[in-house]
Amino acid sequence: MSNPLLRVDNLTMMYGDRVGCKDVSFELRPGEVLGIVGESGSGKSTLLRSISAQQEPTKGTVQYNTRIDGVCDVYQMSEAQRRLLMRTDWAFVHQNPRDGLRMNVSAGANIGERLMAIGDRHYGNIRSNADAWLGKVEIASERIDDLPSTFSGGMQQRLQIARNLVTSPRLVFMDEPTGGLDVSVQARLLDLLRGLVHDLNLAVIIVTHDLAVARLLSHRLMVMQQGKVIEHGLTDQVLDDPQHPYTQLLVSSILQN
Ligand SMILES: Nc1ncnc2c1ncn2[C@@H]1O[C@H](COP(=O)(O)OP(=O)(O)OP(=O)(O)O)[C@@H](O)[C@H]1O
Repeated sequence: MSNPLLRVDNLTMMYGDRVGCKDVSFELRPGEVLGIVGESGSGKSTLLRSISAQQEPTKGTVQYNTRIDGVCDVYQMSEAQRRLLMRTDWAFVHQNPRDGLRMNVSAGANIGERLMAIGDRHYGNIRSNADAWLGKVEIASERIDDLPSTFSGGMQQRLQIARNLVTSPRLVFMDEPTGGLDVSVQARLLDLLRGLVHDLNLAVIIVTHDLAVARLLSHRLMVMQQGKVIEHGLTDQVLDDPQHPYTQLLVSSILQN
């Protein structure tokens, strides 16, 4: 088995007296997809932000096996090291594409910008790379100079994915990537995501309240309630034979709908 790409130990985030997430530990290997599910307020987003260096936890550690320096504690890195990580080896797909795109620059520039941020200066290469990535996310080349605001919600989300994946990250954080889209658009996006995750061997941590999304994308599932992980296992096992009463309730409420 390969070494873990990410290791989270006893991660706890308190907001004053209120628990955001508590004592979360797990490992993630290259190419592995971990789904985090739970009702609203269970701590999914807090956990995702704390792992992805967006919000320093109250307690616990996040270690990442970097390409250059090997295993590093994400919160002990220099600011420059962390910024580089977030621009290259990590990616973050937000629920709302507006949070992950620059709406006032063209689609091509949205993709090219991530390449320029890591030192690519050759305009021709950047543009052809951006063009290739538009193709991979099923956006026509002729839209390369258009602003994202002229795109549909589904297209914007696909552009956000292209912008994120152009630097060949190894770990992608996704926060409800299909939320807020029509059901048919969701299905197409999920299909695309599943293909990309598989072809690029991406490790993914995906937060979703949609068990169907979790089942389709993730190998393992973590169920959260009141900030704690109450069940963690292979996705099919957790969904087909849930052990915790709360997971049983979650699964049965979906089946009844
Ligand atoms: N910035 C904050 N300040 C204070 N409390 C917060 C903050 N962010 C989250 N919380 C609290 O932490 C707990 C977990 O919230 P969190 O948003 O992580 O849950 P969630 O599972 O992602 O919910 P949702 O699915 O609605 O986004 C909740 O009790 C919430 O009120």
